[in-house]
Amino acid sequence: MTRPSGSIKDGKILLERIQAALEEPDHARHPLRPLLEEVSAHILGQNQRMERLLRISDGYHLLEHNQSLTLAERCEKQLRRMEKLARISDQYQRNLWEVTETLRQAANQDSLTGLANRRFLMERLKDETQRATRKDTRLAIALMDVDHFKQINDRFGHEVGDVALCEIAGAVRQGVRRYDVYGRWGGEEFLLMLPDTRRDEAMMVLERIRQTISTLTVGEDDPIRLSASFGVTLLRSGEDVDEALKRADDALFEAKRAGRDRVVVGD
Ligand SMILES: Nc1nc2c(ncn2[C@@H]2O[C@H](COP(=O)(O)OP(=O)(O)OP(=O)(O)O)[C@@H](O)[C@H]2O)c(=O)[nH]1
Repeated sequence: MTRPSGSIKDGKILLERIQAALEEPDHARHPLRPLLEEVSAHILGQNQRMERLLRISDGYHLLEHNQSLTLAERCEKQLRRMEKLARISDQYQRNLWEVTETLRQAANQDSLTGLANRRFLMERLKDETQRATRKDTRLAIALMDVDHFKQINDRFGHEVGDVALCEIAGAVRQGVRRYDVYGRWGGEEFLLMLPDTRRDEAMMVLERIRQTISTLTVGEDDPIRLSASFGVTLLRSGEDVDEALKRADDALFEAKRAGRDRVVVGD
């Protein structure tokens, strides 16, 4: 006789065998028949109970699986969305920074020459003056004006005049030191601030720029040699910057009056 293992399948086989035995006409009056019927009903009940339990258990497993899967998927999706947002936010911040930087530069830069503009120079004049006063150091302030510039425009046209201004700006840029502040003051006039600079050092820097400009020419036929005049002064202790600027301007006027293409110091 085979020994049932206890699985539902085995239970079903046993039940089928009992039912087959009960259906045998020879067993109709067998004394063990009521007991066998009872066993058969019991096995049937047990099998049905087990199948029900298994169905419920499988259902829970499936539910749990689906739920955990959905949650994982949801997390994954959320993460991807956050990464995308972070990327957009990074890009947005970079763009914002670039726009701000462009605006800041545009606000402080002369569009023709690329040098600092008057607005920027005014701010720096205030800062440099305060710094020189606070630290009790020298500050040289110089104004430079291109000579006979009207002639250049008149003879070659405004566009050629613009090119000449750019070349002059290049000469200024080349001639200054790393910590000097300079820019276009307006029209054909430029301003330079030379911090921590003695009178003779200021003269040296400005002479260098003057000489470079004097090597430049403008116009193809019958070119004109460029030149510029300079007025420079040293900021006096406790002095207002406007007074120093006035002195530099007077010195520039003197340089023009004395024949141009020179540096004059206003003491
Ligand atoms: N091409 C050009 N010309 C300019 C610019 N800004 C100012 N100017 C011209 O510069 C000329 C300055 O002329 P003036 O002030 O008479 O002086 P100047 O001819 O240089 O003579 P001095 O300063 O006395 O040597 C004017 O004709 C202005 O139109 C500019 O951005 N581009």
